[in-house]
Amino acid sequence: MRTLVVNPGSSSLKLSVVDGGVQVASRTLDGWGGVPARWPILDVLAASGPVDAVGVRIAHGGDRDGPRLLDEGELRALEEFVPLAPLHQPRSLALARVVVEVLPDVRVFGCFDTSFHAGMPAHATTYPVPREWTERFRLRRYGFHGLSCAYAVRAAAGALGRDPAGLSLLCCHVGSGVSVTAVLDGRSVDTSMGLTPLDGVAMATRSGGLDPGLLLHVQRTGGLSAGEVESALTHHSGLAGLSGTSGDVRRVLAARAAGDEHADLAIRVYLHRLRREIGAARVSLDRLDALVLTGGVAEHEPALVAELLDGLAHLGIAVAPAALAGTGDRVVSPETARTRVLLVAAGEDVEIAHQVERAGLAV
Ligand SMILES: Nc1ncnc2c1ncn2[C@@H]1O[C@H](COP(=O)(O)OP(=O)(O)O)[C@@H](O)[C@H]1O
Ligand SMILES: CC(=O)OP(=O)(O)O
Ligand SMILES: [Mg+2]
Repeated sequence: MRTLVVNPGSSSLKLSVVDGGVQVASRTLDGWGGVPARWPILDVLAASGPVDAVGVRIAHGGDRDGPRLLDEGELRALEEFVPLAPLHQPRSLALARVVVEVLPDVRVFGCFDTSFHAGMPAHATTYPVPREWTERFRLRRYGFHGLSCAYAVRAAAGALGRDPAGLSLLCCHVGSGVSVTAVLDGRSVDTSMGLTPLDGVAMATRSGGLDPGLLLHVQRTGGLSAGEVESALTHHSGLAGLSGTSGDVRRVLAARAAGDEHADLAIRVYLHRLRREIGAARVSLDRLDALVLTGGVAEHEPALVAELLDGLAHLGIAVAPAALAGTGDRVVSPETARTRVLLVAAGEDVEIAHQVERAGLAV
């Protein structure tokens, strides 16, 4: 079965066609501004030939625990989550509508970042706020990057020769968005993102978790509107806000290498926050078989990965420099290390195709 996969991220649009778990065509628009268009879809289809189904990555699926056929009713229902994922949800829904126009006779499925986390225990999904708020505002921690995590767990299991259901892992997706997920016996039991993909680690342009009192303080003393706060935390915080660059790690690292002190502090904050979330997620696991790193930054910036891992020795984590300098999916910890460390190329497309294939058979 050939599946066209549409994966809009916060900094890129990735299109691919996957057949039997293998990518047969792909196009990536780096620095994509979020404007939906037909041409990249037509372009990848021209390279691949006809497809049997489409899978669109949708960040927020609420409590949907698996893919859904994207008819007009479902697309409308998913608009409910636009305010909770303003950087991602509008792009995904707009692209899904373009795909439906381009391929009117092909079934289009939505596959959700949140689904992998749908079974998290109540103590991990519940916010410590008045219970009345939880019901009135339908508050819960959903978590994101679940498609990437689901793939990374399978890839890690393959690399370690283990059954995924028996693996206890920390899965760090380090791309434009960044998150850490605790995976116990193959299932998500806690994750750093919450009701929205703003929580947790500092990201390219997003703040990550903050003292809620900080938000009250800037609103009160600066007279800022909710929209102004949202824009600052979504587009002008994280690496971008700290360094004054676009937030692309490549640019921040270049600025640091040139002696820029703001870029230096930005990287130190970024790594500290990421290590802090890794440490926090560790408490949800009774043992740690492996730390799995995936996403654009993990894949392409080995020196930064080395810097990150340097601060994690207390978790039994160490790095083998020769392995880190290699390419492809690989174990980068020394043979003797208690905890294995793996680098895995993000496989959201393969995971989406896998889910679509199963959903297609079930429809
Ligand atoms: N050689 C590289 N190619 C692409 N991205 C890179 C490279 N080196 C570092 N990166 C970082 O990876 C980020 C993109 O990660 P990715 O997981 O593709 O993001 P997203 O899916 O959120 O758009 C970029 O913002 C950039 O900082
Ligand atoms: C949820 C999220 O942050 O996704 P991305 O990393 O693609 O921006
Ligand atoms: Mg992504």
